[in-house]
Amino acid sequence: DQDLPGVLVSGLEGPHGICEDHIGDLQKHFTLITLQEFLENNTRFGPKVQAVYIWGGKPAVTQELLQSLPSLKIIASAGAGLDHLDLKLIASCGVKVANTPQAVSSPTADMGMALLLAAARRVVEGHRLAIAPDTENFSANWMGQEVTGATLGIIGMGSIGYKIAQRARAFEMKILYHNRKRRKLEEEEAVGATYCESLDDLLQRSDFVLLAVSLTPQTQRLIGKRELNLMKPTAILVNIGRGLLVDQDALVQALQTGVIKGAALDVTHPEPLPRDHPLLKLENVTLTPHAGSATHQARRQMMENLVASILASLHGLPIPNEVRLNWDNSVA
Ligand SMILES: O=C(O)C(=O)CO
Repeated sequence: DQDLPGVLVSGLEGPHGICEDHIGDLQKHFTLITLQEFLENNTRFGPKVQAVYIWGGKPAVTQELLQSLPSLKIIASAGAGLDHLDLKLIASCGVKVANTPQAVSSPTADMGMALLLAAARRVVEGHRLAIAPDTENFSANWMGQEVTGATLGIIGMGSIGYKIAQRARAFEMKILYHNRKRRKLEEEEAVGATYCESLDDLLQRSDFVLLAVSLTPQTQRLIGKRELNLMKPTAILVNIGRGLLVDQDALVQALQTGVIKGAALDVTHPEPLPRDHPLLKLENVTLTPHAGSATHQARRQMMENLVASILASLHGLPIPNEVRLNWDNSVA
């Protein structure tokens, strides 16, 4: 229907496509214009685009793209992370931004716990052992780290970090956290979490260090050689945030030389890793393919939230999940 508002999407199929099941739903509300169609004829399609629908960080919103979309009102970005968007540039064009933090927080927290448990109890190695035809050394001397009662250091106590603390509490873990802002006392007490103003202190005391912090210029390479050296040699690093939070070369070295015990990573840099990357060869690494929000329920919820945000912006209504900037361009 040509009268439906035009929404730019990166593609309808292939690796950059949005979830196939959702295309039909989106087409009930919008005329979907793919990046390819737009690039082939931007004078025809540019003025029709009122919203950009970002899935998996794509399409990239550059100054050039913004300039060729004169009717653009909103950028609706799937997920919680906003590191792929230049929020200041977008705001300077009078364009709004919305994301989907509620839809992803529980499944991403679940993934954090899944990775923590998998790495601690060597689930992936165990699977290989269990299916191996050679049963001679079946499970002999094959041990992991105890989770119950261990100390978990959560870096980034936003909604995902907090949900991880709620889950970890059920495992009787001692919970430390480091965050830009301290949480309210009653929120700390509800999950039994102790604030560590010093990141070094958290790193030294934790058996598991879990990254649930947004990627910003301040958090890029937050965990480097120095920080890894502060961690216990028995500690496991879990990253469900962004690959660039960690100096990956330093991590590889720490894992190869026993500076830390292991790592479980839902995110890397780049994604996917090149086939010959050393992280792919280490026994003490557990990887998942940036799948924090990869549940049927979450993906549907994300799409529904984005549709609601786009429709609200086009109708001049308050925008659900609008991302607001502080005076210093940090996210409010
Ligand atoms: O919510 C996000 O930012 C994600 O990365 C989803 O997996």
